Amino acid sequence: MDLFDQFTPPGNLLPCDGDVRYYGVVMGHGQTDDFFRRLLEEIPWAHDELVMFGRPVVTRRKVAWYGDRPFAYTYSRATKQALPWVPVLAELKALVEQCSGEPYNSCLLNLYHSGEEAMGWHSDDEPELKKHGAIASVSLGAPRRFVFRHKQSKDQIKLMLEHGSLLVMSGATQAFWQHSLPATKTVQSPRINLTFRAMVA
Ligand SMILES: O=C(O)CCC(=O)C(=O)O
Ligand SMILES: [Fe+2]
Repeated sequence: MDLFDQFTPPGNLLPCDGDVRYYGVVMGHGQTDDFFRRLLEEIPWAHDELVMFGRPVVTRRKVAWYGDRPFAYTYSRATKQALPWVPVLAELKALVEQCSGEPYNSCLLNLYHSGEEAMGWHSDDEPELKKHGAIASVSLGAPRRFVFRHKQSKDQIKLMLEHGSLLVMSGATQAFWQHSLPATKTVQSPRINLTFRAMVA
């Protein structure tokens, strides 16, 4: 295998209206387990609070929010301030910036304890995010299915997010497509997802 193969961007998974590239596993075997363990141990994981159908809900999955500056995270009911980068996140940020060729200034982390914890249909189109900015999604731990659904045609694109993998969404993706992480009874082990994002400065 050519040493530079891993830096050749893979093809666009979407047939129209956006750009999604799955790079597969972007780190060495020992590195994947090491990142997973460090994130489990070093991140101050906390349950998320959001408003669903007008009622406050505490999610079973846990989250954390980091950034270059104390950006406000408005996804949740209680506004959280981004924490300053720690070494494990700075290393992952450098890796995904190198692979995707895009800069990021913040990161949302999600910890799913088992396949029963999931994330419903949504687009990451908050006004605080740079318009058409790239979002780099790193997955560690249990492999899980991930689905894109076109807002008008309802076309679906499904893929598996593997341990140590990188997925990059950019261009008009968030305007035209939603995505979700479906629940599954067949996964009992935890998974960590990191989405590196570009907030408007
Ligand atoms: O866990 C995932 O793979 C997706 C997370 C996600 O869509 C998000 O944090 O916005
Ligand atoms: Fe998302």
